[in-house]
Formats: sequence, structure tokens, C-alpha cells
Amino acid sequence: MAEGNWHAADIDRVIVSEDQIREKIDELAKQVGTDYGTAESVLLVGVLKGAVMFMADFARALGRYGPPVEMEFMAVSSYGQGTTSSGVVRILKDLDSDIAGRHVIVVEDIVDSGLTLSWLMKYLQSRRAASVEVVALLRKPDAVKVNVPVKYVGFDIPNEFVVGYGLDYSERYREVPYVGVLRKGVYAQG
Ligand SMILES: O=P(O)(O)OC[C@H]1O[C@H](OP(=O)(O)OP(=O)(O)O)[C@H](O)[C@@H]1O
Ligand code: HPA
Ligand SMILES: [Mg+2]
Repeated sequence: MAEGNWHAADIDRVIVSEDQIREKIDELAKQVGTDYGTAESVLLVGVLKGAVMFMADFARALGRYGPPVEMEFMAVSSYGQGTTSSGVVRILKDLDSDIAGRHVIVVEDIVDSGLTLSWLMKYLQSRRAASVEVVALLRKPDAVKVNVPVKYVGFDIPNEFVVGYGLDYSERYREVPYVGVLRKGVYAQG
């Protein structure tokens, strides 16, 4: 629950609690660990900044169940300051290493319109990865309209703007430890 913390006033309701996040990550890591059991290693590509919390927790969970992990980060931006995707994906930070022949798992906090991910999948495949799959903590219904196969999904959530656990509104609320719906008045005020 949104206890007596400063952010409680800005959060309408909790969608995914800290406990639910922890349990789901363990479950996802077990599944990925089984599926990649014979791989020499997997390359996790975290999508900054939203996926930082999920990346850190998911990588640690894979440490219990999976093959050896390497971590890379990309930064792309399509939302800027707003609450809707601009549809234009910009690379703000590219991969540091060659991913040819690697088993890549893209680690995303949320698949919303699916625009970021569909762009990213094409980009990573063009870099000749051996395989590219996606693990996303959250997915919204609109994402299914875009043809992005997300193999590992944590939670399907309603079509509302959410914050917390890495997700921001105008760079705020990323440190909130659960995922909640932002009270409409907060962004209506600008
Ligand atoms: O499915 P989509 O509609 O494309 O939305 C999903 C993407 O949007 C958000 O990133 P954002 O552009 O806000 O950057 P950030 O992670 O730095 O906040 C989120 O972290 C995902 O990467
Ligand atoms: O609901 C959301 N909240 C925060 N960032 C986002 N990026 C895509 N969808 C969202
Ligand atoms: Mg954002």
C-alpha cells in the first residue's frame, strides 16, 4: 500500500505491490533460467532509464537460476516529458559491444504502445544477435496491437499512466518501490 510516504498523496492506487514484484521476478528468472539452461551466457540489454530497477533485480534473480549473465544498457526515448508516446524513437545511448552471435534478452519496464520495443527488436536483429527475446515487467493492452512478441511478461495492467519501480512522470517517482496509478490531477496541473 502507499503508506505514509510523500508520494502517497500523488498515487491514486497501487497496481503492483513490492511483494508481487519480488515474487514475479523470481518466477520469471526461474523460467528464463530453464529456457536458457544450455546457453553459455545471456546478454541482458536494459532499456534506460525505466528498466534500471527491474534490470538490477532480474539480473540478481538470474544469478540464482540462470546461465552467466552480461549486462548492457541502451537509452532510447519516445516519451520525453509527456504521458503519451511521441512515436519517434531516438537513440540516446547505444550498445557498448558487438552483439553478433549473442543470446540477447531485452529487459523492459513496460510495453505500452509497443513502439519502443518494435523499433528496438528490429535494431537488435539487424546487429545479428543469435536470438532476441524480451522480458517486460508490465504490459498494457494497446501493446498487443503492435506485432511485438514479448516472451516473458510480468503483469498485464490497465490502460492508465503508471509510475514507480523505475517508471517516471517527468523524471519523478522512479524510486517509488511499487507500481501505482498517478493521480490525474498531478499531470493535469502540469
Ligand atoms: O511501448 P511504448 O509506448 O513505446 O513505451 C514504453 C517505453 O516508454 C518508456 O520509456 P521513456 O521513453 O519514458 O524513457 P525512460 O525509460 O527514460 O523514462 C518505458 O520505459 C519504455 O521504454
Ligand atoms: O504508464 C507509463 N508510465 C510511465 N512511463 C511510461 N512509458 C510508457 N508507458 C508509461
Ligand atoms: Mg519515461
